Amino acid sequence: MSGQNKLVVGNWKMHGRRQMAGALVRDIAEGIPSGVDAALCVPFPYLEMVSGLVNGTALAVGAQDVSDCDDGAFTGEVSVGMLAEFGCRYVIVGHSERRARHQESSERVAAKAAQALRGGLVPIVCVGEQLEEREQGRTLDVISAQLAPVLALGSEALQALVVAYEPVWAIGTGLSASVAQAAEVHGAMRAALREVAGSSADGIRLLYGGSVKPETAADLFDGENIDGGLIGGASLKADDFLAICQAAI
Ligand SMILES: O=C[C@H](O)COP(=O)(O)O
Repeated sequence: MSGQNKLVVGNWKMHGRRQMAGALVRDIAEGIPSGVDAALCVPFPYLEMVSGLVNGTALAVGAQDVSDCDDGAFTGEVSVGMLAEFGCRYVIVGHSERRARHQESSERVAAKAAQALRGGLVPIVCVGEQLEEREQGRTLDVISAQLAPVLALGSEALQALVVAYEPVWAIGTGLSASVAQAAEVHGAMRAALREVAGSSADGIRLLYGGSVKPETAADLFDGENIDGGLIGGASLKADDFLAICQAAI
């Protein structure tokens, strides 16, 4: 990858209450070391508070989903314009929890990524295989199929987004992919991105997510084509998240 900072993004998922969220953001914002790009993707109701708290710090704010539609009659959805108003820089799209619970197809995920880009946000596009798919030797095929509609967005779009590889069997299980397993998938993703974006694909940040902890982060981040991490559980503890940020330098 080019010499840019690694990117470490916390995904709080549906955790927290207002008071806890405020304290956690303050602790993390105060401790972010230089030499890493860091962000927290928080639940929608906390975006305004968190944006205010990180203002003037090195910590960026993101959301966990966005509608693929412009403003309109879409009950329960949140538009990219709304996220931008609340200071979001990043938005996660296609997290496996949404693919599974909300039947989000890869085409819908790519449409969300495109919408995020139109609104000036950086989409973090998640892909990842189920355990059964890995055991059947289908990992790279699954990732390739999930990425295909995103690749179709074209070179310019690809250079403005982030991809996160999150093996579903490693999410919240304490069972991380090995560095070799992650690097194999990241290498395949880089090759696919190069086919569309040429050498510019080397600047597209590829994150690994799935039970990243302070103890495992440094080894993972040393892996080839691993440009940072998407952190779930460990982003709910300031010390752990900051240690992971430190490991990314
Ligand atoms: O978005 C984050 C991932 O789902 C990883 O979650 P985890 O670190 O709790 O395994």
